[in-house]
Amino acid sequence: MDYFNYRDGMLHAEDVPLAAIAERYGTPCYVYSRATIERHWRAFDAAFAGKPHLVCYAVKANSNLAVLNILARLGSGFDIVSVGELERVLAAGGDPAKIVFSGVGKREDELERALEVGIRCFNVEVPGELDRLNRLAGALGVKAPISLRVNPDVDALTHPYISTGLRENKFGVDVGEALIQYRRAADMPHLQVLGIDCHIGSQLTSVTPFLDALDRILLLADALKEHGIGLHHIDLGGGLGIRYREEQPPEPSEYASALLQRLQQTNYEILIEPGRAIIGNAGVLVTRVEYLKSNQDKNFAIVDAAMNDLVRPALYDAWQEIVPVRQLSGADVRTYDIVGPVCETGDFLGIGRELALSEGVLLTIRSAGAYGFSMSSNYNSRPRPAEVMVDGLRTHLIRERETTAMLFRGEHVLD
Ligand SMILES: Cc1ncc(COP(=O)(O)O)c(C=O)c1O
Ligand SMILES: N[C@@H](CCCC[NH3+])C(=O)O
Repeated sequence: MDYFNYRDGMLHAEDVPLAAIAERYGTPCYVYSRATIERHWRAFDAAFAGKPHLVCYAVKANSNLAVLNILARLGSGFDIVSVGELERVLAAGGDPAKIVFSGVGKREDELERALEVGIRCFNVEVPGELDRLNRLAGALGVKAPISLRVNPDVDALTHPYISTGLRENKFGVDVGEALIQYRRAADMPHLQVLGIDCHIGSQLTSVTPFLDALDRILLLADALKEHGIGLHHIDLGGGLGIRYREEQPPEPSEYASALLQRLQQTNYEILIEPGRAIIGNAGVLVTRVEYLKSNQDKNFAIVDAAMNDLVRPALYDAWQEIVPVRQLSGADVRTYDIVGPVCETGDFLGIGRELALSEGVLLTIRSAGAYGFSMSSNYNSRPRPAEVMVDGLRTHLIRERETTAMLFRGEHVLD
C-alpha cells in the first residue's frame, strides 16, 4: 500500500498534488512519500517481531540521504555494497554497528574504511576476500566480523539479469565449498565468524525460492555446528518483489511467517536486506509531455524523462504503470509509446499505453522509488532530475536538479 492516490481527479503524494510539485520543482522529478517508506519498513520490522532480527535496508535501491536518514531514525540497519554507500549511510546518521557489507569485489580501501568505522558484518563473497580481510584487520589490530555469502544454487524465478543465487551466477561462495572456507576462516586469527548470508535475486514473487535457500543454509549451519563453528545470525538477503502490474508478491508478514516457521527450533538472529519492497512503491517519476507525433502505425508521446532518468524499461523491458497527473474524462484515448529524447530506440518508458494526452500534460511513472534515481546517469549529457520528499502537507527538496555546469565539474582539457 502506498500514499499516491487520486483526489478530485488529481494525483496526490500524501496531501500534496503532484501538479504543484511539478510546478515548483520542474520536471522530470522524483517524488517520494515519507509515510510510505516508514510504513513499509515497519511492516518488515513487525513481521519478524518475537525473534531477534535486524532489517538492513539495501542502500542500492535508493541512496538519497533523506531516505537513509528516515530509515536510520526508525532504527534500520543497512546493506551496503561500496564505500560510497558506506559514507552515505554514515552521513545520514546510520549506525555503523548495523551495517552489513555485501559485494563481490570489495577493494582494500573499502574494506579498510569499513573496519575503521566498525561495521556489523562483512558478507564475504570470494575465498580471497577472507585472506585480504584477515591481513587488513591484523594490521589495524581488530577482528573482522564475517559471514560467508553462500550461493545456494536456487532458481529465484525472476528476470535473469537480477537472479543471483544460481551456480552460474558470479555471486557468493558455492554451497559445496562453503564448509572448507568456513574452516579456513575459523582458523584465521583476525576474523570472527558471525553468521551466514545468502541473497538469491530481486523481484521475487513467491516465497518458495526463499524457503529452498533457507533449507540449504540451515543444513550448512548444522554441518558447521558439527565442526565446532557456531553462528550468531542468518542473513537471508533481500529480494521480496512488489506489484508493478499484476504480480501478487507475498506481504512482508506472509514472507516472514513462512521463514520463521522453518526457524522455530533455532536461536539465530535473523537479518534481512529488503530494498525494493521498502522504497519501490514509495516513489514516482513525474514527467511532462513535450510533443505528440503520429505516423500510420504509431502514436508517440515524447516526454522530458528518458532512459538516463529511469533505465529499468530499457534494461529489463520492465513494465511500470504510467498514469496522468490530472484525470480527464471524455478525452481522446489513443495508444501511445511513451518515449524520451535520448538517441536510442531503447529509450522508452512504456510501450502501447492507452492514454488521453495533449502536449504539456503531466504523467506519472509509478513504482519508481527503487532502482530509479540510483541507476540514473548523465547519458546524452542530461542533468539528473530533482528528488522531492513529501511528508503530509509538506514538500522537501532532497536533491537539487543538476545544472549543466555540474555535468563537467572535475573535467580538464589539455594544456
Ligand atoms: C546483496 C543484496 N542484498 C539485498 C538486495 C536488495 O534486493 P531487493 O531490492 O530486491 O530487495 C540486493 C539486490 O538485489 C543485493 O544484491
Ligand atoms: N536494478 C534491478 C534490481 C537489481 C537488484 C540489485 N541486486 C531492478 O531495477 O530491478
